[in-house]
Amino acid sequence: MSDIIISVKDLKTFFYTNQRCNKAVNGVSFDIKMGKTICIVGESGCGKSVTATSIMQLLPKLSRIEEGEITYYSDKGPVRIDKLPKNSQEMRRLRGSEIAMIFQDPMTALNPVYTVGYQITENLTNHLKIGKKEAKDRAIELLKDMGIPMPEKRFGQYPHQYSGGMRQRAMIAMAMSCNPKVLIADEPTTALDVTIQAQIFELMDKLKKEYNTAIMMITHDMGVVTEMADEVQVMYMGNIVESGTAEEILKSPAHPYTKALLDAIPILGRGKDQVIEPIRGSTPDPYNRPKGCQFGPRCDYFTEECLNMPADTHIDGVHYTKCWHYRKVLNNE
Ligand SMILES: Nc1ncnc2c1ncn2[C@@H]1O[C@H](COP(=O)(O)OP(=O)(O)OP(=O)(O)O)[C@@H](O)[C@H]1O
Repeated sequence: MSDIIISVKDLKTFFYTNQRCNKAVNGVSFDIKMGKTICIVGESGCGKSVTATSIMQLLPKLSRIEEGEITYYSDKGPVRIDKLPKNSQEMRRLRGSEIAMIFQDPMTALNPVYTVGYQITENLTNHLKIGKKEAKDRAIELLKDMGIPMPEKRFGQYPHQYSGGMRQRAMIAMAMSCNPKVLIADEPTTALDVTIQAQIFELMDKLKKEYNTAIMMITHDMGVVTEMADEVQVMYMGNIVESGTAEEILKSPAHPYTKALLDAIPILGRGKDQVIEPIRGSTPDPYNRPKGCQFGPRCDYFTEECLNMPADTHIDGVHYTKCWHYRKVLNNE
C-alpha cells in the first residue's frame, strides 16, 4: 500500500481582486506521506498558506481553486477534496477529524470565551461517538501528552490564562484530539522563543513517530527545515522551484533561490566561516511578474536563457529543480 495520504497535482489557486488576477499558487504538485514531515519553504507571499488553505478548503474570499487535483486517500478510498464544497458535511468531517491544521496564532483556532477543556471536549464529542465523561478524560490525557503541566487544572482555564507556548500546545492538543492522519502546521512556532520552539518540534516529531501522522509544515525559515523536514518543497511566486529529500536540498541545493535561502541562515556543520547573506531585492509584484524564471531579477546566475521558464529537471533520487543553470549551482560555481 502506498504511503501517500494526500496528493496535490498541478494545483492552481487564484485571487480575483479589482478585476485583477493574482496567480497565488500556479501549478504546484507534491505528495504528503504517512509518518513523514514535508516542509514547504519560501518567503512571505510565495503561496505557502494558500496551498494549505486550498487543501483544507478554507480559502479566503475572492480566491478559488482554478485547476488541479487534491486527493485525500481515506481508509474508504480516494476523496477529491478540490471537488468538495467547502461547507459540505464530508469536508467538515475531514477537516475536524482526518486533516487538522495549526496556525502561527493559536487564537485563530482557540475561542477566547470558552475554556480550553470545553473546546477540546466539544471537538471530541462532535467528531467521535463518545460521551462527555470519556471526552473529558481524553482531553486531560491529551493536554498531558502535549506536555502541559497540571492538565486537570488547565482543563478548566481559558486561553488567556495560558502562556504563548502553552497555548500553542493546547492548539496542537485540539488539532490532535481526533487522531488526524494529517497535521498541517502553518508557521506554528514563529512567534515563540527558541526553547519553546524546540519543545514544539519535539512534540510534533513524537506525534509523527507514535501515531504515524503525516505533517505538512509551512515555514519561511530554512532553520526549521533543517530541524524538521524529511522532504522539502521550495516555493517561489506560486511555483515549486526545487524539491527533494531534506538531505538533497540542504546538502546539494540546485536552485539559486534555495541556495540564497540557505546562505541567509547559520547552519550547524557548515563551518564557522559561513558568510550569512540576506537575499538581495524583494519578491516581485504578483500583478507585474518578470518574464520566464520568476527569480531572474534577483539571481546571480541570470542569463538571457532565463527569460524562458525553465522545465522541471530531474537531478537524482527524488531531487528536481527548475533552473537552466542548476549544474553551476550544484557545483557552487
Ligand atoms: N486574503 C487575501 N486577499 C488577497 N490576496 C491574498 C490573500 N491572501 C493571500 N493573498 C495573496 O496570495 C499570494 C500568496 O499568499 P500566501 O499567504 O499564500 O503567502 P505565504 O507564502 O503563506 O506568505 P506568509 O508567510 O506571509 O503568509 C500573495 O500574493 C498574497 O498577496
